Amino acid sequence: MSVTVRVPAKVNVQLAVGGARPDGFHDLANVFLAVGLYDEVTVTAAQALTITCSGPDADQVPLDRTNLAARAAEALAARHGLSPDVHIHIAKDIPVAGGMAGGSADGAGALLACDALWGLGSSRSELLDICAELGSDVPFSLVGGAALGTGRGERLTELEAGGEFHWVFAVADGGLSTPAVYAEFDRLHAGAAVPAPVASPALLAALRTGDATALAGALTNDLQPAALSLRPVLSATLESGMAAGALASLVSGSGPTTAFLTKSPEGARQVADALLRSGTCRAARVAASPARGAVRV
Ligand SMILES: C[C@](O)(CO)[C@H](O)COP(=O)(O)OP(=O)(O)OC[C@H]1O[C@@H](n2ccc(N)nc2=O)[C@H](O)[C@@H]1O
Ligand SMILES: Nc1ncnc2c1ncn2[C@@H]1O[C@H](COP(=O)(O)OP(=O)(O)OP(=O)(O)O)[C@@H](O)[C@H]1O
Repeated sequence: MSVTVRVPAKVNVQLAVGGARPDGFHDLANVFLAVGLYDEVTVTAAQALTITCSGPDADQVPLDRTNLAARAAEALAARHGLSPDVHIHIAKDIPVAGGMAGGSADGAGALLACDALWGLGSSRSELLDICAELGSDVPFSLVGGAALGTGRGERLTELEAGGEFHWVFAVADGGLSTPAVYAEFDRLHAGAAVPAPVASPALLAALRTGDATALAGALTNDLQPAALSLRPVLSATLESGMAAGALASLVSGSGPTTAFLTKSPEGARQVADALLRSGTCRAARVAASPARGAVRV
C-alpha cells in the first residue's frame, strides 16, 4: 500500500524580522501565503528507510537522513515506538533552496503520509508539534492557505484571504542558504536596534479583501537586503519583472527566487514570458494563491 500527499510552496507576503535571539533564531511576524506549486510525497512500506526523488532539480536534493522527509518519518515513528521502515518518493516541482519552503513541504507531506500509512490517526496538534520540531516553516506547509507565523515563524494564526492572487516566480541559478541569509541580516544590522516585528494592518486588510493592488503596496521582506547583498544580480530580475508590468516584486523568503504579483492570470503569463526573454532567471513559473495545505491525493 502507498499513500501520496500533495504539499504547496509558500511566498512570504510580509517577513518582518527582529533581532537575533539567544538561541540564534529571530522573532518574526511572518505572513505566509501558500502558492499553487506542489511537491508530491509518496510513502510505501519497505525493509528500511529509503528516499528517491524525481523532477528537474532532483540532483540537488539529499537522499540521506538529512532530508526533511526522512526526518519527519523518523520523528513520527519515534513517538510511537515504531521503526521508520518506509520508502519515500518525492516528486519535486518546488525550486530547491529557493526560499519557497520546498524541504519543509516534503517534511509536512511525509509526516501526513506516514501517519496515514501507519494508521496512527494523529491529531492536528500532534502533527503541528512535530512540524515545529522539524523546522520553522514546516507547520505552515501542513496548514497552507494564509497564516501569520510568530515566534520563529512556527506559531500560526490562520488568516482569511478574500480572493485569488496571481504570481510569477523567477527561479535563479543556484540556491541560497537560509542560515547564511539570516547571518547577513545580522551583519547588516550590527550595532543598530532592530524593532520588534509586527504584522502590517494594511497588508492583512489587503489579504482579507483580496485586493491585489493594495497587497502590492504592502509587500515587505526584511531579508531582501541581505539576499541582495549575497546575490546582487537578483536586482536585475526584480527590475525586469517590474518593467514587464508586475504590480510589485520581492525576494521570496530567504531567496534567491523572486516573486512578482500581477493583476490577472494573463498578466502573470506576460510577466513570465518577459522574465524568460530578459535572461535574468533560469525559469519563470506562474502560480495562484492561496493554495490548500498538505492533502492526501
Ligand atoms: C526565511 C523563511 O523561509 C521565511 O518563512 C524561514 O524563516 C526559514 O525557515 P526554515 O527554513 O524552516 O528555517 P529553520 O530550519 O527553522 O532554521 C534554519 C536556520 O535559519 C535561521 N532562522 C530561521 C528561522 C528564524 N525565525 N530565525 C532564524 O534565524 C537560523 O539560522 C536557523 O538555524
Ligand atoms: N526534501 C528536501 N527537499 C529539498 N531540500 C532539502 C530537502 N531536505 C533537506 N534539504 C536540504 O535543505 C536545503 C534547503 O532546501 P529547501 O528547498 O527547503 O530551501 P528553501 O526553500 O530555501 O527553504 P525555506 O524557504 O524554508 O528557507 C537544501 O539545500 C537541501 O540540502
